[in-house]
Amino acid sequence: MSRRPPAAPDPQADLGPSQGPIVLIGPMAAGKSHLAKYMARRYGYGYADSDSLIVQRHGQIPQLFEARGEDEFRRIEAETIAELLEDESLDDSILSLGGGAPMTASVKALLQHQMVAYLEIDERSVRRRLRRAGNRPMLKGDPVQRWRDLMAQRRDTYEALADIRLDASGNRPISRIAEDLHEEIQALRRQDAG
Ligand SMILES: Nc1ncnc2c1ncn2[C@@H]1O[C@H](COP(=O)(O)OP(=O)(O)O)[C@@H](O)[C@H]1O
Ligand SMILES: O=C(O)C1=C[C@@H](OP(=O)(O)O)[C@@H](O)[C@H](O)C1
Ligand SMILES: [Mg+2]
Repeated sequence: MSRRPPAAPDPQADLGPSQGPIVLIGPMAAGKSHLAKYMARRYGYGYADSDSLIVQRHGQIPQLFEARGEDEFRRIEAETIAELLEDESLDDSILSLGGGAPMTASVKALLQHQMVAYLEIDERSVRRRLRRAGNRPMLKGDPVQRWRDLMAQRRDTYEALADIRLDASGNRPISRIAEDLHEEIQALRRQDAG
């Protein structure tokens, strides 16, 4: 197992033993940010999103790409994620990352020690969402073609890191995806604790 060893079980904790945040990865527009927020509302997990923190500190992502370039965005992104993963107040939280984050070597290495959930979605299901992709500089030009190309580059990494796989295709309601994630987290924690 690549995850860090389990902490001692805490009988008081509804969500099982603490192990750092559960990290959501997957392609752009799969619904990672939406799912992380929903998990907080529906099940009481803590919540964080690396892109939101980047925006708070550095401004909107398209402007950041424009002014400082993708390499600098990736550096800031990796630094932000490392900081979030060290934050003990985010144990039992759901942490949503940007779609490209796991492609940075230092992020990938950190994720090998976390519980990682991969939110999968097919092109057909994501297409409509990509029309409103104006705030995603990586999709500039032909958004659907760009999404397809990036997915081809990233799929193996997503799959290799995943402890949990979640299906968001076919417009599955967020409540169903969230229920799957909650159950999978609990099952993995029982397994780690036992
Ligand atoms: N299960 C879902 N059903 C319908 N719309 C969704 C669902 N998940 C996400 N969305 C919508 O899709 C868009 C992209 O979601 P977002 O959470 O920003 O994706 P990501 O963080 O993976 O890029 C948002 O407008 C969001 O409200
Ligand atoms: O896939 C990518 O390279 C990116 C995904 C975005 O996040 P979402 O996956 O939440 O859209 C955001 O980090 C940035 O626009 C770059
Ligand atoms: Mg997001």
